[in-house]
Amino acid sequence: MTEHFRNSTGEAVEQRRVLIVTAVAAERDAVLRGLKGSDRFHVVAAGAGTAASAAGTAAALAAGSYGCVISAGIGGGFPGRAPLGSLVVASEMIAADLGAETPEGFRSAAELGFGSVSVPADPGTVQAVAAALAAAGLPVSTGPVLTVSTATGTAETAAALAARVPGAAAEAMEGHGVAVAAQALGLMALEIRAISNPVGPRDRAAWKIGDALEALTAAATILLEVL
Ligand SMILES: O=C(O)c1cccc(C(=O)CC[C@H]2O[C@@H](n3cnc4c(=O)[nH]cnc43)[C@H](O)[C@@H]2O)c1
Repeated sequence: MTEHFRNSTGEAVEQRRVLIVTAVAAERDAVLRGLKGSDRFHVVAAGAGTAASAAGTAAALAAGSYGCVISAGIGGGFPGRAPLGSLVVASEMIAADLGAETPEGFRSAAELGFGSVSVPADPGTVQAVAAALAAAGLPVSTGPVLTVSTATGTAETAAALAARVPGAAAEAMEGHGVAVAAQALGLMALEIRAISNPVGPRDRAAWKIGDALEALTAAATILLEVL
C-alpha cells in the first residue's frame, strides 16, 4: 500500500508502508528506537528460524497492507567481508543449508530440482539503502546473506559455506523465510544485518550484541529517510 505526503515544493510523493520482521524482542526494540515513532513502519518479533519468520511475516501481511518487507536483526559476519559492528544489506537471501548431503558433498535444493534457494533483492534499492547508510557514516557492505538452521560454530563450516556461496557476507536464521513470504504476495523483500559475531568457531561470550543492536538502531533511522 502507498500513502502520499507533500514535499517542500508541494509535490505529492508516494510512500510505502514497510513491515520489518525481527527474530527476538531485543532486535525489535532496537529497530523501534531508530524509527522514532513513525507509523509508516510496523515492526514484529516473529521468532527465530525460517518457519517462525515466514509464518510471522505471512500473518502480518494478511493483517495489513505493505509495499515492502524487511528482515532485520543481528547476524554473523564472514571474516574479511563484514566486521563486527558493521551492517550488511543483502543482495540476495539464500537458504544456504537447504538440500541434501550426498557422497559427493552437499547438494542444494535447487540442484536437486526443488526450485530456487535464493530470493534476490532489488539491486537499486539495495544500493540506495547501502549508500544512505554509508553517507551517515555507518560501515556497510552488500552481498549474499545466508539463512541457516544451525549457526556456524567451526572454521570448517564457515569455509564450506563461503565456498558454497562466493561473496557471502553474513549469516542469520530468518532472511530467506521472510523473503519467501513477501515474494508470495509479490512484495519487495530486503534483509539488513548488524554484525554481532564472526562466522566461525563459536565464542558466544565474545559476541558484541550491544554494539550490533546500536548499529541496528542507527540503520532504522536511515530507513526512515530512504524508503
Ligand atoms: O542475548 C541477547 O541479549 C540477545 C539480544 C538480541 C539478539 C539475540 C539473539 O540471539 C538473536 C538470535 C538471532 O541472531 C541471529 N544470529 C546472530 N548471529 C548469528 C550467527 O552467527 N549465525 C546465525 N544466526 C545468527 C539469528 O538470526 C538468530 O535468530 C540475543
